[in-house]
Amino acid sequence: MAIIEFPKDIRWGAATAAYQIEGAATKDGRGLSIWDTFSKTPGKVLNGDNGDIACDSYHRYEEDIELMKELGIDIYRFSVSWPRIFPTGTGEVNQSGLQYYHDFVDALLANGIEPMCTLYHWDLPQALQDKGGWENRETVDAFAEYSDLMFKEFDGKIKKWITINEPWCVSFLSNFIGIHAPGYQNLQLATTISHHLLLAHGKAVTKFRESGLTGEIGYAPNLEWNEPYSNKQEDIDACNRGMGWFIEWFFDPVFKGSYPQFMLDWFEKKGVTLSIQDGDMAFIHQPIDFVGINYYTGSVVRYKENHELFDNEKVDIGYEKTDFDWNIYPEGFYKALSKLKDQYGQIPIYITENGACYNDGVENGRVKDQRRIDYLKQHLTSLSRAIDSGVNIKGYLTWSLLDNFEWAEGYDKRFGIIHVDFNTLERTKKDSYYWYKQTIKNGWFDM
Ligand SMILES: OC[C@@H]1[C@@H](O)[C@H](O)[C@@H](O)c2[nH]c(CCc3ccccc3)c[n+]21
Repeated sequence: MAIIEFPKDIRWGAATAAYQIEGAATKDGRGLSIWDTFSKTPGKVLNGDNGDIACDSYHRYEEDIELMKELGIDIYRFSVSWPRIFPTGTGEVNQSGLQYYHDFVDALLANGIEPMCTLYHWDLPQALQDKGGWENRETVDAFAEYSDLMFKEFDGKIKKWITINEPWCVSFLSNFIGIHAPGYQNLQLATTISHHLLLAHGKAVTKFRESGLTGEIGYAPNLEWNEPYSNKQEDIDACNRGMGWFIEWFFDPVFKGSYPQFMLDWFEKKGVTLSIQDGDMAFIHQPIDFVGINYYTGSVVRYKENHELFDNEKVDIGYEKTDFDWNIYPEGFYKALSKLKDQYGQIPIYITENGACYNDGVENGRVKDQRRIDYLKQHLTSLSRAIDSGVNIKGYLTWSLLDNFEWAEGYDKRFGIIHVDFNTLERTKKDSYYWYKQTIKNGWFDM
């Protein structure tokens, strides 16, 4: 097979998120989040799982950092639990929460691992949800206040900030499709929220710039690649609407200063309007230092009249699938990254999430997750192709370091390169951990 090689200066990392790994849900003054509420609402999460304990990383982060150090990563993406800092979302600060993240970040730095901090990875303080959540513009200002405090508190320690993880998930998956917290199914609500999330991102960037602190700031949208089933214009248009929901809707406002007209027109046909206040787009459109890209899968899409939101349907043409039933579509990774370069120029890109769900268990102290190794090889090959094509890739962070709480799927779906036994909390390095370790050490792998 072929040797796939990477630039010597590429950053190699791994990613997690607070609610998915920390546990200690009521420890040291943490307030409730919408995921505490949602996961305890019967029927919302598979097997009634919740994040009360998760990987217990709140207490076990030194062990996790040892595993990161042995892995050889030089950057680690984690998220801060907003309700650990502001138990009611605003107002009084929980000093124990701040101290926890100081201890954690200090331990990362002491081990030569750079912290990349996501400020919002879905765990909105329940107290803010009780006042309308992201539909309420006051939540935007609360996020700016929370972000500003974090920037100043961690000045000199954290130099890579991500404002919002996956605004598409926070808005549409959670308020239109409805499978994530808070679980509404209202297109107008979801679209309004998508604007407030981008505004929250923009206001946090403004706070960061005004603070004069050193560091870089960006956001982390998720995208999937849609390929038209045929070259019929109706299939191409249907495909572009589907992808426009992930790409143009969340990239154009930030990089071009306006929402894509073809999407605005489509939403208007659906009776959805966007109320943009004076000054909103100026906040959203201001320059950022990088964009985090979360890529997992893609689909073949064709036109289907009056079907779902975009008059389109995914066509299963037999792609291999992960244990989450997601298509394995590495070419889509290359095509999506190329599209971003063509449409938005040379913005520095960190792959802030890429990985696969495979539920292989521990047998005699070993986890033989060859399918995850194959997935990573295929997608890193696509990444190498994008780099060779001039896409400005700065780093790759695999999702995830640990098996963890996979939202509506609970602990049933495993994305980690480290296995976690959720009864004993024992960590076991999977075969993919050793493969990734060797790839990081070499800077290349043999396809
Ligand atoms: O599902 C795997 C990971 C989650 O564990 C991360 O928290 C989240 O950032 C993330 N985003 C995506 C792609 C969007 C998506 C998430 C969940 C369900 C369907 C699509 C996959 N993942």
